[in-house]
Amino acid sequence: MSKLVEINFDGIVGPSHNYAGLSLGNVASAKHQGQTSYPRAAALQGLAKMRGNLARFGHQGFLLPLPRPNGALLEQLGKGAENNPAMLAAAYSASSMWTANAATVSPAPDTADGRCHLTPANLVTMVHRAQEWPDTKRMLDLAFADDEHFSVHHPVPDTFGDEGAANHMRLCTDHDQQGVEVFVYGRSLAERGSGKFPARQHIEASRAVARLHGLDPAKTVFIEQNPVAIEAGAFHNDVVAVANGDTIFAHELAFADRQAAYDAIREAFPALQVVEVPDSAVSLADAISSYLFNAQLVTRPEGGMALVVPEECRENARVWSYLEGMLATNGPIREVVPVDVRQSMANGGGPACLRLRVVCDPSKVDQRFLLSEARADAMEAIIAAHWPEHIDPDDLGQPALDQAIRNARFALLEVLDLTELG
Ligand SMILES: NCCC[C@H](NC(=O)CCC(=O)O)C(=O)O
Repeated sequence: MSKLVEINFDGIVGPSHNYAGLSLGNVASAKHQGQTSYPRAAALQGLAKMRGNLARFGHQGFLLPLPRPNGALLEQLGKGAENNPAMLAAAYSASSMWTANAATVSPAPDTADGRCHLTPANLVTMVHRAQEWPDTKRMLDLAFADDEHFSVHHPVPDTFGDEGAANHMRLCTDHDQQGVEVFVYGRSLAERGSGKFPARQHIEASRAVARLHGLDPAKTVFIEQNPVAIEAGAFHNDVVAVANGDTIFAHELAFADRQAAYDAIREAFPALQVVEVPDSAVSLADAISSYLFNAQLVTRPEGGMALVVPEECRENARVWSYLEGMLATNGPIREVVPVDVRQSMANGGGPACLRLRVVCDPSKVDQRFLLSEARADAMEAIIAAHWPEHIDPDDLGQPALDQAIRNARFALLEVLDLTELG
């Protein structure tokens, strides 16, 4: 029996969750700018997803909200920065909930020293995300402190944008076996002078992470994301593709040169199965509004894979009818499980954005970061009692809200016995 299992570490939605439209190129973030957010409902939705996955798949971890508002960021931006709504909102951002961007993870069987390697993402493209990594690293250092089994790196130099696991896929036949790691980088139309949106993942960053993790070059593939997908709003690869086991589930327009991409992956991983969704069945626009590919593709204990998709997929007739047809084909994906993460979705974060996958032996992880029913109950009580019910963008900066947000986070740290992160 394999000792290594996949643990999904979901980001708990922080008490400062708000809609500030901070992410250029993220269509949902722009669309919901200025709306009222519901942090308590958001965190409870995330917790319900975690509970469901724990019951179904057996292992679940979590990462905590980072300290907000971040006064150090406002200080760095100079006195008066708080009068600029975007800068103020950046200091309040709860964006660390999207832990797919916390780090890139290479499990032990893939690495030269046989340890599981994690490199926090520098997230330099957006100021509200670039502030995350020091606190994220502090948490990863704690959760994966056992340095016989884990190695937590520094981020790559910030000249090169790195957005973590959202642009990384691992293929394997079994978690205990060496896998093939696929890094997807972007070169935007904007860089070429004809587009609006930035490419957030640079190939130099992907290559650096692969070197830092000691990956075997014969088992590592670098693929260019389709600039057309970036321009349509796929700001990370996980908006148009997801992998699990021997399978990639992807949109036809996910990669710059699809045939070359699949050929390169097949050369390193001959057993590859591709479930490709044609643009004629689900357009890029439908894929991006429903977040069909921002799904958790998970191997079920009983065999076959489940696709955990946002509820929004059920509301899009073309997407839902594609999924029904796919299930009828008896391919690798046997089940579709819709989950309600609408509060996160409105900022462009679906079920897959909310989790960081770490393949490891769960007994080597700091147990305080692993979910149990009892811990879920304790968290739920804290969220219900302390998370603000709603936040309007105009509320940001009010001393009472500041205090409520700080107290809420601290109450959670206390109940989880993690006050050293305070
Ligand atoms: N992986 C999903 C990430 C979503 C995230 N959204 C945001 O940061 C929106 C924040 C705001 O607009 O308030 C992003 O674009 O990086």
